[in-house]
Amino acid sequence: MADYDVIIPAAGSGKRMGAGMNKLFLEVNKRPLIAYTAEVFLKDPHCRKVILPVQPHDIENMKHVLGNMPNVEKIFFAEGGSERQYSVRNGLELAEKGGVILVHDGARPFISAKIISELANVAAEKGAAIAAVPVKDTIKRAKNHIVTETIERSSLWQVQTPQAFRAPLLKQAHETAERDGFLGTDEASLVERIGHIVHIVMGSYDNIKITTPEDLYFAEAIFKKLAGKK
Ligand SMILES: Nc1ccn([C@@H]2O[C@H](COP(=O)(O)OP(=O)(O)OP(=O)(O)O)[C@@H](O)[C@H]2O)c(=O)n1
Ligand SMILES: C[C@](O)(CO)[C@H](O)COP(=O)(O)O
Repeated sequence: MADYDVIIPAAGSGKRMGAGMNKLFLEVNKRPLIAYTAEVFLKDPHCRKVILPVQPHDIENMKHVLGNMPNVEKIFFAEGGSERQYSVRNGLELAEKGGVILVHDGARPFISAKIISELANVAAEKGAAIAAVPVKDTIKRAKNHIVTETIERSSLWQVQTPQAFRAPLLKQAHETAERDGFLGTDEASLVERIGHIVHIVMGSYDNIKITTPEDLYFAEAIFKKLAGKK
């Protein structure tokens, strides 16, 4: 099993959630979402550093929420950026220069240790690996609410995080994107554009990203399901 650092971008403003606060402080079963996400990595003996890009106005609350977590000495804070990509870039500054780096959304609290382990191992061997699940709905492209294309579903994947990379590759990808003024919605797109193959590891339909209010209902149900398995 490959050792790794994880960057957990936690510096968003939660516009689509509409909570008027960082959605990572919203609670499921009386516990902030970010505590679930961070705990999985803090408990993993193969995880060396847990790097959290956080906005300055959230840092005291984040320290309060995470202050009593196991292995709290693994936690390092970076400054949040105006975009997710810039938050991750700031986190990269604190990561080890060699080895493997995982990037995992703070807004995905139900990640499993099994998927983390598989991603770290594939990235150590192949350089780049991402969690994804097969698309279940039919996906179409449209313009002005008029369908222009139906995309053949069998080759489509709904991409998640963690996304795992050899550290030098991720650093090169971020530096090239910054030089080119490219803004991607995930790290893999930055790695793809510099020509590196990205491997898919099966994720989980439980590994949802808490984005809009209805996701909180799903989160309650997933929490109950996973708690029932312990
Ligand atoms: N400038 C940003 C934007 C997002 N994130 C983090 O990236 C993850 C995925 O982003 P998203 O779900 O889009 O969160 P928000 O940006 O907060 O949501 P919204 O786009 O609705 O404002 C989240 O854990 C979020 O905290 C970040 O660290 N820095
Ligand atoms: C990285 C990601 O979770 C992969 O699906 C997604 O692109 C993040 O998007 P967001 O708009 O920053 O939440």
